[in-house]
Amino acid sequence: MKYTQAVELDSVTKHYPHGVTALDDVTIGFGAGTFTAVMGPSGSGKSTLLQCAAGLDRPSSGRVVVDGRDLAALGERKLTLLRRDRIGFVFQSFNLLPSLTAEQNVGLPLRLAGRRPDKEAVRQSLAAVGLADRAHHRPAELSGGQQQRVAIARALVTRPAVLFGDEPTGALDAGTSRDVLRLLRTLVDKQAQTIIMVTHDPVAASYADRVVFLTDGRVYGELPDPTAELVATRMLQLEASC
Ligand SMILES: Nc1ncnc2c1ncn2[C@@H]1O[C@H](COP(=O)(O)OP(=O)(O)OP(=O)(O)O)[C@@H](O)[C@H]1O
Repeated sequence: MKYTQAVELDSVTKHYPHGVTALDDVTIGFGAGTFTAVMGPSGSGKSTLLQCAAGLDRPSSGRVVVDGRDLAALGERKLTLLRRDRIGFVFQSFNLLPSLTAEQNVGLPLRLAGRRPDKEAVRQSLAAVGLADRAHHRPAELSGGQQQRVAIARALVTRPAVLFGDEPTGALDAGTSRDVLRLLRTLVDKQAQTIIMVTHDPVAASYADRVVFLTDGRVYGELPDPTAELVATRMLQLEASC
């Protein structure tokens, strides 16, 4: 079987004003159907990596390829379409619209794309996150974990090539967080979804297939088949070396 990369970064550097180099010559691939956690000390470039890989920000130099397309070759309009159709994003805050039901929130990306929400796609997305029976509930009528599940269903409704998570369990308690992580793991195992997740939590990272460690904008190393203990030890070493 051909091994395909859902996302590739090739010598990506990102400078910000005042001499900040947030990413420094990063080359890394994220295989289709794999789950990667990105970790590193505060300011090591995790969010910048996610922003560049998701086409939300342009690197200063280097190449980003998502779903086989070189982002630098896309104008703003085509990049917006790629982000809308091929990339899903979940954040720490769920960002659901309070006046809309779960079903309407999930259908929103399709509506924004000018399409009539495909009822079957919305139903399947809600079922995939275990909320088929909550379709008519509004966010205030759902628990924090359920709200994050709706946000995940919304991110999946366009069947994106890659789902990015920026601390997706950061606002949840340990038990609820575990449920959401199990869901992400199931999406990878059962639907071959590609997931790239930034986290500070070694337990969250242990649900991934591998952990990529960043420090000072560079890839410091990787850990395949991570356990929470191994990740925590690596993070301590990394922080001590900074
Ligand atoms: N818009 C910006 N303008 C200037 N500097 C920035 C900007 N965004 C990030 N930086 C700087 O780039 C570096 C990397 O930031 P980034 O947010 O990617 O780190 P991070 O690893 O996600 O940090 P944290 O874990 O604290 O969220 C930091 O030094 C930060 O101050």
